[in-house]
Parts: sequence; structure tokens; C-alpha cells
Amino acid sequence: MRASLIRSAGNALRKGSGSPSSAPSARIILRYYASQPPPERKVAILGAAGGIGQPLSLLMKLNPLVSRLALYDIAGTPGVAADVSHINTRAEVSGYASEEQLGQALEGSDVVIIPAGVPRKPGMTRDDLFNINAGIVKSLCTAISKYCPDAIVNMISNPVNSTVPIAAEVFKKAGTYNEKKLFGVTTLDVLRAKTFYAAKAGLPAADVNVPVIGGHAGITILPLFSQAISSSDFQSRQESLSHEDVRALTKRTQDGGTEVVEAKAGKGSATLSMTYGGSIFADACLKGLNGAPDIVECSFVQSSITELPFFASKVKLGRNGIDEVQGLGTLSDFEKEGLENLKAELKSSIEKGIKFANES
Ligand SMILES: NC(=O)c1ccc[n+]([C@@H]2O[C@H](COP(=O)([O-])OP(=O)(O)OC[C@H]3O[C@@H](n4cnc5c(N)ncnc54)[C@H](O)[C@@H]3O)[C@@H](O)[C@H]2O)c1
Ligand SMILES: O=C(O)C[C@H](O)C(=O)O
Repeated sequence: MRASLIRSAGNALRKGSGSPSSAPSARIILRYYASQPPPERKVAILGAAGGIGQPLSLLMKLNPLVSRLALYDIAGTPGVAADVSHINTRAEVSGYASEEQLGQALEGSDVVIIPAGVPRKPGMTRDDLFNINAGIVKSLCTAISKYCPDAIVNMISNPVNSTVPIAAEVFKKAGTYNEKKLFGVTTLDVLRAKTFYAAKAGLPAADVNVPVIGGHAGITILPLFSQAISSSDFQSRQESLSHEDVRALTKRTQDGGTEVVEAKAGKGSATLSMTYGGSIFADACLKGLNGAPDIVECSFVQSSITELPFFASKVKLGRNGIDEVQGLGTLSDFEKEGLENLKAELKSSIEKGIKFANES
């Protein structure tokens, strides 16, 4: 069908669409191609029955770029998979409920999203999750290196500043590390920076963009409000904000996770806003894999733009994962100071992850 349509398209276009012919006209052929589904893509979610995993499973089921959706969790998967599978969208859903089934869940995956692990309670830092989540991430990444070594990995599990280096070390040991395919998901920091900035600057929230660099914990999260862009006027509005405003917006963005943890009062951390951020990032990875142009998101990746081996910045996504880790642009004095201040903590979290992966 496809080959004969290609031949017919060539003939029809050579003859001109008005020529009498039994072959389909160029217009029909173009419509045929416009209606073709995008390429087959499998997405696996590890931790799919959790606070993030469940709504993320829903959003991935709604994403037309996903043709197969594998949901894996050590508890509660069958119910989530059965529930999501009834939605009449393209993605075929399968649930995997035990470690023995993890290989099947992963095999053939193009993108693996990892929200598996414990969330914070009030009074905890993300680093307090290290003792439990580091081991979970390590074993899941060991399985990834075995069953889908070419997949793009979207790491959500905290502390991201350490779990991404853990994943890198696991993949290095297995001989499967591809630095272009490992991402710490920091999209939620960007969502927060955009939302808080838009509210302060009196702009529509959906219209602004703010890069966030560094890492994903406390002062390592550094929003670059000096580079805020509004698509409504294509101008930075930072001039309209006082230094005090920028300082307060920065602090609120850095403490955004804690704000939610405290508001949830012991019932976990951000799940819904994180799911939205996670789905935006996974969608960007899929678009990049499919060859869509100009896909740029901030992410915590292997990097040489500072002296730190991993760093979050704008990243251009393409058919092989990262096309380009973009530079930081011009920073304000306040941002330069923030960048210097974050380096010690970020370095130590990265080293903690590397040490764990190599010693445990
Ligand atoms: N990167 C970010 O911006 C960001 C934002 C919010 C939350 N998080 C992190 O995401 C993680 C998950 O948060 P949550 O609210 O969904 O937690 P949750 O407790 O609601 O869900 C976690 C899920 O992971 C599952 N799980 C545990 N061990 C597993 C394993 N070995 N294999 C597969 N699944 C396993 C659990 O059964 C549970 O269903 C936490 O570490 C949290 O800190 C990160
Ligand atoms: O704050 C947390 O513990 C969860 C997440 O990292 C967030 O930023 O909301």
C-alpha cells in the first residue's frame, strides 16, 4: 500500500493533480500521509502506581506519540494498568507487577520514565531520601542497561542531583552509558519559575519562559529571571521587577517543593504539577526522537558548561537524545553569585551518587 502510494504520488505530481488517471491524486496522497500515525514509540513508567506514576500514566496514554505504554510498579500495577487501558487512545497498555516482569516492561522501550521511590515529608530534605531511593534507582538502572540500553531515561526520583549520577555510573559499569540519553527531570522548577514570575510581572502564565539552571534541590535550583521572555511582547520584563522582587521569586522557586510538602502535611510531595512537568519533558524527548525541530527544555544532564560534571541548563533534543547542551547566556550579578553559591552543594551531591554507585 505504502510503496504503491509513493509511486502513485510521484506519477500524480509529475502529471499534475488535474490529469485524468486511475491513480490517486496528489491531494489524496498528501492527505493519506498527513493522517499517518507518528512512528511506533514505547514508553515505560517505573513506579507507575505512585502519586506521580498514576497521573503520568494517564497523560502518557493521552499522548498520540506513544504507541505502547508499559506500566511497572512493585505494588498496585494491575489496577492502574487496567484502568488506564480502557481509554480509547492509540497507546497499547500493559502492566508489570513484579521484579520478574521488569525485563518485559523495559524491552523495546524508547523512553523510560522513573518516578519510583519515596517522597519527602515535612522537615526532610531531598537528600534525606537518598538512603532509600539510591538503591531503588540503582537496581532499576541495572535492569535498563540489560533490557533497553538504548532508551532515553527521564529520572524523576529524588534526590535528582544524586540519582542521575548514580544512573550514569550504573550504565558506565554495564558499558551502556550514553550521556546524550540520560536526563534529570527539572521541568517542575521551570513551571514554578514561569508561574511565579508571570504573577509578579502581570503577564499571562502560559506566555512566559524562564530557564532554570543548576540542579534540583534548594539553592542548587537557579532560575534565570534576567532571561525571562514573554511571548506576548517578546521582551524581558525583568527591568520592571525590583531586585527584591527577583530575590523573592528566586527563593520561592528554590523552595517550591518544600511549599508543597508542607501544604500536603505528611501526605507526600508534588505529584500533579510534577506529572505535568514530567509529561512535557517526556513529550519533548519523543518529539526529538521523531525528528521535530527546535525542541529545547531545561534538564540536569552530563555537562561541560561549568566545572561540574552534571548541570541543568537548556538542552536541545533530537533523534539521538541530546543534540546540544546550550550555554548559560548572560547572567545578572545576582545570578552569577547564585551560580557560585550552588556549586559546592551540587558537587557534593553528585559525588555522593557516584560513590554510592561504585561502592554499594
Ligand atoms: N524531579 C522532580 O521534580 C520531582 C518532583 C516530585 C517528586 N519527585 C520524586 O519522585 C519520587 C516519587 O514521588 P511520588 O509522590 O510519586 O511517590 P509515591 O510514594 O506516591 O510513589 C512512588 C511509587 O514508587 C513505587 N516503587 C517503590 N520502589 C519501587 C521499585 N523498586 N520499583 C518500582 N516501583 C517502585 C512505589 O510502589 C510507589 O507506587 C520521589 O522520590 C519524589 O521525591 C521528583
Ligand atoms: O520537593 C520535593 O521533595 C519533590 C520535588 O523535588 C519538588 O520539587 O516538588
